[in-house]
Amino acid sequence: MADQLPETLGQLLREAQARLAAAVDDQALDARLIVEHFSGTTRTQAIVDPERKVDAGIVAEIDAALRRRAGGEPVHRILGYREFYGLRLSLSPETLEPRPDTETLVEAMLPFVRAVAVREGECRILDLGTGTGAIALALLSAVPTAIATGVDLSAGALATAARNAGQLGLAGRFTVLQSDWFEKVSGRYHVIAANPPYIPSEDIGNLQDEVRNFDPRLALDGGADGLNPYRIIAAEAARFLETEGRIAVEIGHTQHNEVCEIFAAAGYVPGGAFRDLGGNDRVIVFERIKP
Ligand SMILES: C[S@@+](CC[C@H](N)C(=O)[O-])C[C@H]1O[C@@H](n2cnc3c(N)ncnc32)[C@H](O)[C@@H]1O
Repeated sequence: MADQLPETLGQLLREAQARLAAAVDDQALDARLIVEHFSGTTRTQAIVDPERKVDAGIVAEIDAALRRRAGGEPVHRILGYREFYGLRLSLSPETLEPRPDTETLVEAMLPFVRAVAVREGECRILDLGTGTGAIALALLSAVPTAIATGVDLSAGALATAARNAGQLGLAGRFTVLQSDWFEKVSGRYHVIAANPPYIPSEDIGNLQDEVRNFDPRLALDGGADGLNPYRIIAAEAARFLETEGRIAVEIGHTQHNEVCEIFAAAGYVPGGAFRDLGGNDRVIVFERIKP
């Protein structure tokens, strides 16, 4: 491995990839993300203009970023953002990195959100444990008459969610609320969505280093059996849900039956279950049992 990185784009990309080869599974992708981000170049420029000169200062930034990546820091933490449902979302130490699996929840709820918005002129969404605002902002970006409240216990996460809403031009339809689940929530919503922490406490130590060391514990730890947040949401949602409303929750891939039982005991039936791209159970949508 050369100590000094080259200063032409094509060679820089090749050397960046070589530096990550021993430490990272998809070194080509991560090298490209890092080089493009810090140099402000595109994939096309690297192909048509590989001799393009990159400033020494930028090469130094790329060097530092590659060292962090080789040391195990997730690439999106280094870049400071991650794409979710086509939206660029800023990250902070207090936010979970939004994952592609969670786009399943957005896809699952979108037809309902659209239908309510057409019928009622608006659709009110409550996103419990909003983190970066990922779920709420994705739904708002797709449905221009939807409005959303993003709830989180973490003030830092809410500041990031609000910043994301501003950067995406969605701040006028997105409100943040610091609350322990429903504690400070008021009003009624057509959709209550949640990707709550659902890892059993004792399994946190076995997670991949990139998750355990960089996603906040508050975003991961679902209590002894991982199901505590579902119990709270199922028990308290009724006061905040419109009569014909829906609750959509992301789940761990082994939790389908337990989560259905928790919601059944609170008066809900599953209206749909959805798998992620890997074929795992990932999202359940509940509606109230009709009297
Ligand atoms: C798994 S993360 C999901 C973040 C985001 N919704 C997403 O899908 O990328 C869970 C979120 O719940 C929040 N959270 C944890 N406990 C909470 C509580 N008691 N009340 C409100 N939010 C909580 C965490 O801070 C975190 O942002």
